[in-house]
Amino acid sequence: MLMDTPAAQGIVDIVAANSAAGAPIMKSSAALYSSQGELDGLLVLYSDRLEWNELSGNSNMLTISMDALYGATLSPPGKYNFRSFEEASVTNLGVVESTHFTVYTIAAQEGGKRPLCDTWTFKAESKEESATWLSLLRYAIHPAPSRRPTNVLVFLNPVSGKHKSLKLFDTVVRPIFNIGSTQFTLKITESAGYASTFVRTQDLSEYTAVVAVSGDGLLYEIVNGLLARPDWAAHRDLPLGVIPTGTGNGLAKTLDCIWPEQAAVAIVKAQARPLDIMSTTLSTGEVKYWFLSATWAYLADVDIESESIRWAGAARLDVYAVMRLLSLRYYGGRLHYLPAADDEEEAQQALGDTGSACVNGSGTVAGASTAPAKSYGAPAPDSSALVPGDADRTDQGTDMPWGLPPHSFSSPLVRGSPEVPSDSFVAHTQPAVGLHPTLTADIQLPIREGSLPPRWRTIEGPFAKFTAANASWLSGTFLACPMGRFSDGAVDVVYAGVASKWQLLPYMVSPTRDNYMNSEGVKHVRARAFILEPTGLRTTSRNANYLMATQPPLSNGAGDDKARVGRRSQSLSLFSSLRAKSISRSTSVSSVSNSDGLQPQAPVPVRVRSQAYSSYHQQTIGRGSGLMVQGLDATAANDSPRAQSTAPANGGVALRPPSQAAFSLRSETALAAAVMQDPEPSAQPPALTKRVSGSLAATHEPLHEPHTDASAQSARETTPEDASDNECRMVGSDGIMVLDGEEIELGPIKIECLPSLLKVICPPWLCERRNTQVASAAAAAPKAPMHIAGTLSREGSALGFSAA
Ligand SMILES: Nc1ncnc2c1ncn2[C@@H]1O[C@H](COP(=O)(O)OP(=O)(O)OP(=O)(O)O)[C@@H](O)[C@H]1O
Repeated sequence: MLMDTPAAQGIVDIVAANSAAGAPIMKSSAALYSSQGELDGLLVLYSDRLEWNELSGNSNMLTISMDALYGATLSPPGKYNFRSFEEASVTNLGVVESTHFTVYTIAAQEGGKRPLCDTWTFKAESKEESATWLSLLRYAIHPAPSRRPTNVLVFLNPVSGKHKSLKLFDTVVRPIFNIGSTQFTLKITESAGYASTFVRTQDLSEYTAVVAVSGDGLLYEIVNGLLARPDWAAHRDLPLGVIPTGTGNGLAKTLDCIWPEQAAVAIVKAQARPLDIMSTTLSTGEVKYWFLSATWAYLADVDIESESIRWAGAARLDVYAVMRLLSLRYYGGRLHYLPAADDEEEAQQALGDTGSACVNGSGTVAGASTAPAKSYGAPAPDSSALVPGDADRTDQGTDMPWGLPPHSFSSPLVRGSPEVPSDSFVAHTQPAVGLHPTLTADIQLPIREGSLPPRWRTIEGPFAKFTAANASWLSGTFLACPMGRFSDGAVDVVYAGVASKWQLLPYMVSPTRDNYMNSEGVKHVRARAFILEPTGLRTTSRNANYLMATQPPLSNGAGDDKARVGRRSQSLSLFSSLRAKSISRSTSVSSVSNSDGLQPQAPVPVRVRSQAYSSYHQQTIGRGSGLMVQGLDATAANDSPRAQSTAPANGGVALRPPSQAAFSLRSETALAAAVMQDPEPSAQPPALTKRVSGSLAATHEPLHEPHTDASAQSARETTPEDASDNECRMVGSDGIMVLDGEEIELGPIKIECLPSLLKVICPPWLCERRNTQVASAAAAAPKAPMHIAGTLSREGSALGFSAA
């Protein structure tokens, strides 16, 4: 019984008329094929679901939500019991007329297990009816032609994750694309940078989406390539997608698409959402864009160090997370941020005024008694439930430091552009939106006292862990920022200050729940923009308070000399304070000059530990850094191309560091040390060809303070364990920050959120959840069913489907 036919009325009219009224769009008798044979029943299509009920009164029924339905094909009579959707696609594609048709579904499983991809074959009363069903079902999947992703540009990284991308693409993605009539152009990346170069230089007008079959790293490459185009603005509506085959897959997890088949269905269904992009200005002036996270300190260390066991897959992160927690490090630094609208309100309440303020790492506002820093202790909502993205864009008032940065003519510095309709897959030919200044353009680095615009806040380090996140998950098992939302116009910074390892444990090792937000030492701020200024000092956990106490003050802007002196004395006092504890391990006294000249100026002796280290970072200082080492023993001299054999009079080691930073050399057997000497804030840090870390300990002792009996006595009281835990090191440059997988040498950086700059492909169930959340907030309509529900006798036994 056919209610109506497209031929008579037109599919669009039927759907429009009936779906508005909540009435069936089409209803006809149709037999369902199962292992029991042909079950006569009634098939009904509604705007949000397909229902089948057995006529015999056996109460077998099937409900398929539209979200779960991703394809429909005709199928040859007699063939219904496909072993897989892949086999069904091969068998059915190309059938031009038949009384039989097959629908393809995906259903979530409990416990995050691999989703069920299934096929359901029906027999209509005639070939015409079958053809009508096919047209209507396909229309239901893609209500408007513009939503059909006609030509998807797919980049596949064959070496991502466990190198199974190609196999996954052929066995899972390709069949789903074929069933869903999604055409694609496949590009297998030949090397790192291939995709970036392609999207930066090639004509993309024929493509309706760009998809990475990879981890997050390849998509990061694509984003940066796309935004480097002179005509980037014309491509803002080109939706980006990811099919997760990498190690981390943080964006896919955040999008509730952690399985490749889910992601492939999302692309077939072609629903896209706005995606905030974070613009990051490095101290070199270079600009990078990221969409997932910027990590520093603990997490960056884990990411980098675990590269050595990449073969372990995602478990490598867990292993190193534990190792790094056991030998926890703190990094000196300062975070300046412009609160997002909702954060700002609470910050104002805590401060009681409207000026900028300073919050230290232990959570107190400097100069404001003991008012607690902003902390999101309450459990965060479901990470996959999105909130509308424009909440933070309503108040970008006149107190922002506007100004045109040098790169504004080639970069997507756009703020506050309206959200493009979420489901639009129209050709990306909109005119370029106007270029706007960045939020942080007028803020010069390093920050001087009083130079921050109003409403900016400052948090003093040290930091054990630092994550700036746009998305909530950084990998499939790593909930790095529960409140991360990819289209809320803000960046969430979650960091760990000084606390015990035990207190930090839930936050540090494989956090999959948001309970760690209650942990002591874990703090969260939401920002529209922030500036991170690392001091370049790193220490182990017992010395964390030294870092806090000796954080160099903000420059007052009166003159660099004063600032330099301040920084120097702070640095020296740091080393002096450490001396008493670690002196027992010192075996020689060295001298450090404070310039590149041959004659030491105001030499500063340092104590050098000669203990051998077996750190995993076997990296030496970059060549050409300007470091001079004199009087090293033969082993140590091997570390430096510029080592000289003349021993200083005191028989120790003389280091001649570059003017701004000082470094430690290390080798298998020996030694080196350095101390910050006469830092020059305006100078660029020396170029390093490699990261310098894991270096030997150094302590400082002013020349006029000879090694006294008292200091020797205090040294003797220090145990070897204390000594190994009392290292305070300079980190090459200022350490490493990881932007969506890319490592950058960290100096002062500025990061700001560019709301809704691009679009990302979401699965329909995520969009549904978003809509549902919005609706329920307004006490609106109840939830629509999301996945297959009901029971069906299949394969000889009753198979249950639980509704999600
Ligand atoms: N053919 C290739 N050979 C080598 N590297 C490639 C190739 N194609 C892409 N890359 C690079 O590999 C890096 C990692 O890619 P991807 O994110 O896909 O994998 P992954 O296993 O998740 O890696 P990670 O965990 O390091 O992020 C990216 O930076 C990308 O530029």
